[in-house]
Amino acid sequence: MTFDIKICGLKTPETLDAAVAGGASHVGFIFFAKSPRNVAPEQAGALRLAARGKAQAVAVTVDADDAFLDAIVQAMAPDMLQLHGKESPERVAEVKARYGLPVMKAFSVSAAADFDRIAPWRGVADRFLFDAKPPRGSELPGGNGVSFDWRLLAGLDPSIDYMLSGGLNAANIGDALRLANPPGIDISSGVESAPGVKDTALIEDFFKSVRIARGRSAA
Ligand SMILES: O=C(O)c1ccccc1N[C@@H]1O[C@H](COP(=O)(O)O)[C@@H](O)[C@H]1O
Repeated sequence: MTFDIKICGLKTPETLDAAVAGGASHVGFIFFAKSPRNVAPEQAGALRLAARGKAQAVAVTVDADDAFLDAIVQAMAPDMLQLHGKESPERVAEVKARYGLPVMKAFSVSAAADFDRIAPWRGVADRFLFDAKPPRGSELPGGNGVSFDWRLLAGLDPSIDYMLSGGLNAANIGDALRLANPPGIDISSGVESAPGVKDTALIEDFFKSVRIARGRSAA
């Protein structure tokens, strides 16, 4: 079974290279003006070239309209769309049909009952992303560096394909993998030296911790 690692919120060639070199299966670009990780579609288009054939490029949007999605898809040709807002099942289906791309739908989680909410999106979204609920007052629906109780995932229907995100870092990824055993993980602020500033050394540390946790050599 494959295990996916997404490094999200990339803005520079150096950090994108570090993500790919470390073994990222996915690299994410944020298209949300309020985020310190926000990039222009053309900027992401230039950056993602270095990942072509090595990692899937994911465009992360929040309740984006067709005009904005058109601009993103045209400028960067993403491999996947991550919808991180309040997109309905109908909107997810519409986006999938319009672009012919797989869609990962994000949900925030704080209790086991939150997993019941995904039922209408099953069979529509290709994959789910489970993130923590944003802290009160945050303007960001994701990228807040907060975690939820990973033990909640242990009882999830194993046929649900998802990535675990929210507050992951080199220090806690071992516990997260042990408790949740997810098919994929997604990290952003945990590999940053300041909001929106990715750090190549932190990216390398993260991959090292993942390898150790998964029982592989840290070298
Ligand atoms: O990162 C952002 O700024 C962001 C903005 C809008 C929607 C989603 C965003 N990020 C997503 O949230 C996860 C978790 O972030 P973190 O590791 O807790 O900082 C991130 O990987 C993105 O998929």
